[in-house]
Amino acid sequence: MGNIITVENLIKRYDTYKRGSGFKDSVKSLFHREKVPVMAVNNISFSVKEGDIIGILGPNGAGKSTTIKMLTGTLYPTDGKIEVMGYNPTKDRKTYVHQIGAVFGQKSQLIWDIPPIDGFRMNKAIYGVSDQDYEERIKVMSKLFNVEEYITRPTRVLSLGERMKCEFIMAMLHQPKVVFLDEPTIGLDVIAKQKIREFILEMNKRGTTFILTTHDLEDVEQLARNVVIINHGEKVFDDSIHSLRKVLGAKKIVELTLHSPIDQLDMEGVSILERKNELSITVSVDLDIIAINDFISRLSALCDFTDISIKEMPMETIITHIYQSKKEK
Ligand SMILES: Nc1ncnc2c1ncn2[C@@H]1O[C@H](COP(=O)(O)OP(=O)(O)OP(=O)(O)O)[C@@H](O)[C@H]1O
Repeated sequence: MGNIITVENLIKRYDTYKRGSGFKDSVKSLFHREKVPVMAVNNISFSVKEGDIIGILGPNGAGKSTTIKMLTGTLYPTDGKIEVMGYNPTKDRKTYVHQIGAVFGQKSQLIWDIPPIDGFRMNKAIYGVSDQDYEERIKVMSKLFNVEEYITRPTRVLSLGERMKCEFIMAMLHQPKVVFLDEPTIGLDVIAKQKIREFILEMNKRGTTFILTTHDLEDVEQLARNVVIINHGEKVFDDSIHSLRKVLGAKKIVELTLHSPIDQLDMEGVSILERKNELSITVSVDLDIIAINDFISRLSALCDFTDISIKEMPMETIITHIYQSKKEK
């Protein structure tokens, strides 16, 4: 299938102004302010195929939200070209917004004091969805999410997970072909995250293309087929999830609280990354060498621990790995 999104040499520069710290400098900066440009997005190009799910990953401040805002037409690029389904998001904004959907984890589309169902009806009218389509879509989506029970309660009494499910329905009632998600699972518990992911996969099967930004590597692993990683506004990786796995290997990070201090962990595929203090250590476990249950049983034989948590590799470590693999090439 062809490209549904093309981004070429995209740039966003924010001009910020330096403020003086002391009284004298503050007064001075009233008359002469020193401009400090921030290159939030610095010459990024990528494309998205119709029917794909693409993950945009990066650490805090990398430029993910800025990119999504430009793609949804809410922010003007400083330079470069964006084309989504043949539209220029900022120039064609009026028609364009009717063709896309957006869910921003930190920003609600629902109205606090009224029930989600009223919001859905409002969007039905705004987007001109027929009665028949509306009934059918509500039926399909509320079945996927099990929301019937609470869509008639005021939004303010809903839990974050319940609200996010309603945000998705709200954003997708007009059946957009392309949906942008900015941190869609932020703050949710494991079960709610899983429900949201299942919903995204199901809607993707039915033909929706998704672009999602996230900090959560698990979101990407479970959803995305292709990944763009940005760091300091620049693209550092653009390939399939399969290639990303090859670069990273299958590593997990394990945080341990020990009963008594240990010098080393003598296990192949396991290395100590950090010692916070003599009783809490962080280790990396290479799952290609040792399975996680083998690791845990051998660890129990080697030492006593009072707590264990298994985590994904942090974004910063992933980026270091990517830079290293580029150098090795
Ligand atoms: N309105 C603004 N004015 C000035 N600088 C900004 C503005 N918005 C964002 N920035 C800066 O641009 C950079 C990219 O920000 P952006 O919000 O796109 O990052 P992000 O990858 O979404 O980060 P996070 O994961 O923390 O949300 C950051 O350095 C940020 O401080």
